[in-house]
Amino acid sequence: MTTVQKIKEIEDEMVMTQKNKATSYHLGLLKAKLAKLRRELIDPKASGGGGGGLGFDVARTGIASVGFVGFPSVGKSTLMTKLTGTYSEVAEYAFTTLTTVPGTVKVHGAPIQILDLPGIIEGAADGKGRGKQVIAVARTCNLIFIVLDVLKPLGDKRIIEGELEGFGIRLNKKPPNISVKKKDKGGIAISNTVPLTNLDQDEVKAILAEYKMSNCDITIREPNATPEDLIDVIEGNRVYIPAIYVLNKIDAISIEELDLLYKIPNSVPVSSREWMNIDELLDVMWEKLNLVRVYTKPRGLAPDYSEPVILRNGKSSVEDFCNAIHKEIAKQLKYALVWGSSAKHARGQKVGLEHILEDEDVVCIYKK
Ligand SMILES: Nc1nc2c(ncn2[C@@H]2O[C@H](COP(=O)(O)OP(=O)(O)OP(=O)(O)O)[C@@H](O)[C@H]2O)c(=O)[nH]1
Ligand SMILES: [K+]
Ligand SMILES: [Mg+2]
Repeated sequence: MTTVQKIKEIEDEMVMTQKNKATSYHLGLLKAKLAKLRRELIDPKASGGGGGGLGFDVARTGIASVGFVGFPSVGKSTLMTKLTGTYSEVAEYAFTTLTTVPGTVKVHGAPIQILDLPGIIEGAADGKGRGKQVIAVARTCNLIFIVLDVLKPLGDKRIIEGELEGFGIRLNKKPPNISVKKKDKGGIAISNTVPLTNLDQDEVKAILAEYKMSNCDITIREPNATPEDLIDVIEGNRVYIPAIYVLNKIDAISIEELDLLYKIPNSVPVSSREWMNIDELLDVMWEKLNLVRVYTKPRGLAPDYSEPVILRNGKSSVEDFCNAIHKEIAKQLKYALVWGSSAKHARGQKVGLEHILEDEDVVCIYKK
């Protein structure tokens, strides 16, 4: 039996098994088995070429990258060409784009790399078409645009999400607040800091048994933790990436239909071809990228608002700011004066290297 067939068999069995107290251990085992089989599928050693592949890896430029994922002919290349001004072939037939096509769009002064990708189809993560290489590129992006055709958005959305999830990508989700500490002896200790609604002890035990973990401390700190969350933490190779559902071709539907589409969370309806609602798309994209603009103020002069230094949220200390300008500056720093939302007072605050900057702060560096 191939890995794909084994996966199918387990999925079928899970559908047939109703969850209750008597079956939860068995279901826990099945879920862990499934995760192990999926790992085999995406592991290049086990299946021959899960990586970028020839022509798929492109030089990374800009402060962050956005990958376009979707079925063929939903309008990915039309959007990419219009956003960046870089040509990517557009045509009515499926699989027009055959490899990664990079371009750049500047948003609020930050150069963002856009990666137009070939269309994928159901079964992509299992090795159909170029799906694996496409998803492998998406795995390395800071944001994913899931581009959907408004005429069939929901079915396509579910399939694409399934493909990305099968490849270890978690969309619009935080890493589970679960810790797993392996020990040499002492058996299994499960503790939860909150009551659990989606995970019981039998499931935890079954999953640990399947992974042959007989000595470990498990601490679960969120009420909605699922068996899948625990497996994700044990497997450890998951990536958590924000995503926007770009509902394209709204020029082809009515206003009433458009109102319904707005109910899909994290979605932005647009028409790439007719350039409709692209401003909202750029706003949501900026928000999801979670970048921090810092304006430099030379001593005695006005801040330079035209060329912000762009930092990532979580890496936006004064030290990160200095390093982004020149690697010697942090060593020479006496203090920095900061204005903006991270500063305590409106007249500015004197801070050191460890101070965390926020979006649109103004910084003046004083050297020793
Ligand atoms: N009505 C309408 N048609 C669009 C829109 N955007 C793209 N199209 C059309 O959809 C078709 C496919 O567009 P592409 O940009 O090639 O789609 P793609 O997703 O890059 O396709 P592949 O590279 O084959 O995966 C073309 O005929 C486009 O003109 C839109 O906003 N509205
Ligand atoms: K096409
Ligand atoms: Mg294309």
